Amino acid sequence: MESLPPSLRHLNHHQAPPTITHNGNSNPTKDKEKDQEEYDEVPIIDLQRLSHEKSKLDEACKEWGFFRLVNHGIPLTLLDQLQDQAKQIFSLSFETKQASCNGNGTERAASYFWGTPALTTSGTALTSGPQNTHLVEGFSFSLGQISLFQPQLSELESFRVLLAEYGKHLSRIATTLFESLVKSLNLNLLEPSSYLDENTGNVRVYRYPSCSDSNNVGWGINEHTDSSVLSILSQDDQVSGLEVLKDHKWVTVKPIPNTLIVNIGDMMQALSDDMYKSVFHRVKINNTKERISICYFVFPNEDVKIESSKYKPFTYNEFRAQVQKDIKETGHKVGLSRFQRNEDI
Ligand SMILES: O=C(O)CCC(=O)C(=O)O
Ligand SMILES: [Fe+2]
Repeated sequence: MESLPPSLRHLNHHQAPPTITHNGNSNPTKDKEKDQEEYDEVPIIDLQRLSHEKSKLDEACKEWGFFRLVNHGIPLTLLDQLQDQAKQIFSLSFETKQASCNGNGTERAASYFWGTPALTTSGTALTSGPQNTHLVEGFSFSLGQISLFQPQLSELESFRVLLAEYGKHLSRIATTLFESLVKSLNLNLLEPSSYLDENTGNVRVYRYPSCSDSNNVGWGINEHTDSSVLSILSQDDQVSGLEVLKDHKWVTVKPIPNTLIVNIGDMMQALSDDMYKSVFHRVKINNTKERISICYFVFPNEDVKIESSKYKPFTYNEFRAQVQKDIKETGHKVGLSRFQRNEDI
C-alpha cells in the first residue's frame, strides 16, 4: 500500500541508511538529542504573563514577526493526540485519502491536497503546473464548518473530534494575542472582532516526507509570507524543518515540546502600518524523518476594510482574489506590495 501521492514517491528512492554508532548499533535518537540540545533565538512569550510581557511581545513582532508561545493552556495530551492521529491518517493509502473528503457537500469543510499549499477557497489545489512541486501533502479544515463534516473514515472522525477541541483553544489564544497587539499599536478599530474573525479559522495538517538527499530535491514549502492576521503552529517535537528569515539569514526554528510558534501574517502587517512584520519562512524536508505540522490561520471578516497609511484600503476578499490570480498567472504570490499606496510612483 502506497501512502505518498505519486508526485512524491521518487523521494523513497533516496532513503538514508540508519545512523551507526561506534559500537555498531543504529542510533535513531541521535538526531533528536542534537535538535533538542540547541535552543534557537526565537523570542519566547509567556501567555499567562502577557500583561507583563507587552513590550517583549511588541518587540518580537517588530524584530522577528515570529515568536514561541509557552504556557498557552493547551493540554500536552491534546497536542500529542493530534500529532499521533495525524500520523495515522497520513499513513492511509493515497487513494483512501483522496476519497476521504469528497461527497455530502462538505468539500468546503475539509479537503485533501498535495504538491502545493496554495488552495482555492473551496480547498482544492490551485491549478496544476510547474509551481506544484512542493514536497508536501495535507488536509485543510475550515473550523467554522467543522460540525458539517461527517467523515466515513474512523481515523478522520477521531481527528475531527480532537480538532473541534483544539480549535477552541486556538480561537482563545489568537483573540488574546490580537487584543494585546491592538492595544500596543493603539489601533482604533471600530469592531476588533471583525479584523480577527474566529469563523475564518482554518487548520492545515501537513506531512513532509523525508529524503536523504534533502538539500537537492526541493522544498517542503518554498519561502512565503502568510496571508493571515496571525498563524499558530504546532510542530512535530522531534523533527526540524521550519526556517524563518531574520536579518537576511535563515534561522531554523527548533522543535521544542509543548511550545507553539506564532507568526504575524500579511493582514496584521497592513493593520499595523508595517510596524509588525509578516516575515518570509519556508520548510525544509528532513534527511531521515517525515515531519508533521499542524497550522492554524485566522483572517479578517472578508468584507471589512483594512485601512492604513501605507496601503490603499482593501478587504481580505480582494487580497485573496489578487493572490489567487497572481499564483494562477505567474506561479507566485506577490502579496501586500500589490496594495501599496506608492505602487505607481
Ligand atoms: O509546516 C510548517 O512548519 C509551516 C507551514 C507554513 O508555513 C504554511 O502553511 O504557511
Ligand atoms: Fe507559512
